[in-house]
Amino acid sequence: MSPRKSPRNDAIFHISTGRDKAGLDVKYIDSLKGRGVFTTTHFTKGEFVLEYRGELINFLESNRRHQIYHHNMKGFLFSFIWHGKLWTIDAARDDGTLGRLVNDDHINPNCKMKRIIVEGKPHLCLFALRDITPGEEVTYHYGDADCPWRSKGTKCGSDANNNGLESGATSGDVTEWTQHSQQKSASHIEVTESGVEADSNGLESDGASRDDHHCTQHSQHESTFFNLVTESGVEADSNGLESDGASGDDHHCPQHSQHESTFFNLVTESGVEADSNGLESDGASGDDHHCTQHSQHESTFFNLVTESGVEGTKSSTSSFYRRAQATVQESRRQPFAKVQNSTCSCPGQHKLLHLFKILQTHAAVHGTTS
Ligand SMILES: C[S@@+](CC[C@H](N)C(=O)[O-])C[C@H]1O[C@@H](n2cnc3c(N)ncnc32)[C@H](O)[C@@H]1O
Repeated sequence: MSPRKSPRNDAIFHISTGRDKAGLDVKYIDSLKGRGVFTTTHFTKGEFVLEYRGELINFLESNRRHQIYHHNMKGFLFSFIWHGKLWTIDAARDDGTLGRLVNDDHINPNCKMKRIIVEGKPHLCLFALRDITPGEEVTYHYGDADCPWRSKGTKCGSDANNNGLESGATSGDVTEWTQHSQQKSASHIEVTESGVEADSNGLESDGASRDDHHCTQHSQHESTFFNLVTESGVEADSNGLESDGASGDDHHCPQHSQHESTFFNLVTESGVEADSNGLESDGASGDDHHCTQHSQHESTFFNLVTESGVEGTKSSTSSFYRRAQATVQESRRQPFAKVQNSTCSCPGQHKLLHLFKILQTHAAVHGTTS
C-alpha cells in the first residue's frame, strides 16, 4: 500500500492534475444560496478538500472586472494579497470544477482557505478544519464582510454554532491553522520535492520569495499587515504571518521599520504609484528595491486599514488618517468609487474594497494619479 499523501502534497497533486477530488458533489440548495458542494465521503481534519480554481489576475484587471461584472458574477472573484500585491482568482467561468461553488459560513465553517504556491503561482485550496461526515455541505469563512445573506439570518452550512463564537470565529481558525502549520514544518523536504519550496522554518515559500532574501528586520507593523491577510482566510504560520513567500520576507528584509515596501508594491501593481525611490516594482523580483528607507507613511497606511475596521492596532488616530478619511469623502466621483460603495458579495471582496479605498486615498493625499 502506498503511503498516504500529506494534505499539502494532496493539494499539489490535484492542482497539477486540474481535477477535483472524489467524494464531493454539487447540489442545488435553494433560491437564495443557489448551489453548494456536499461531501459523499468522510474527510479527516486537516485533509485537502478542494482547490478554488480560476484565472489568476492582477489588481488592475480585477478592478476592471469588478466594474463590468454583473453582481452575481462578482461573487466568483476571490481577492488576496501575495507578495504585497493584490491578486484575484476569477472563477466566474464555469469550468465544471467544484471549488467555485463552495458557500460561505461565517459561524461554523468546516474548511479553511489556504494558499499554496506551485510553479511560482499561488493557488487557493480548502482544507478541512475538522472531520467532515458524508452529506455535509462544504463551507468556509469568506471573511469579515458585510455579506448580505449573513444579516438575513440565513442558516449557513452548519446550523449549530458549536464553539459559541459569532463572527469572530476567524481568529479561532487562525489558531487552529497555526498549530497545523507547525506540524507541517516537518514536511519541509516533502514540500520542497513537490516543487514548492519551504523556507528555513519549513514554511511555504516560492521562487519569487527568494528575491526578498535581501531584506531583514521587518517590523511589527508588517506582521499586522499579514495578519490582515490571514484574517481574510488565506494562511497563518506560527506567528500569525502568512506562511508563504510573503511571510518569509519578514525574516529577511534589512531595515524595514515600517510597511512601505508592501504598500508601495501594492500601489505600484495598481499603476497608481511607484515606490519611494521612484522605482517601479514588476513583481516579487522588484521587491528588493524597497528594503530600505521606508517612510512614516507606511505606518499610517496600516493605521488607515485598521480604522477601516479590518484589523486592530494601537495608533489609529493619525493626522494622516483624518486627512485620508476626508479625501475619501471627496473622491467618491473617482473610478474606484463605484467599487467602494458596493456591498460584498464574494469571498475576499471586502478586503478589495478596503484596498481600493486605500489606494485611491493614498494617491489623492500624496498627489499622485491613478
Ligand atoms: C462563489 S459563489 C458560491 C456558489 C453559489 N452558491 C452558486 O450557486 O453559484 C458565491 C455566491 O454564493 C452565494 N452564497 C454563498 N454563501 C452563501 C450563504 N451562506 N448564504 C446565501 N448565499 C450564499 C452568494 O450569492 C455569493 O455571492
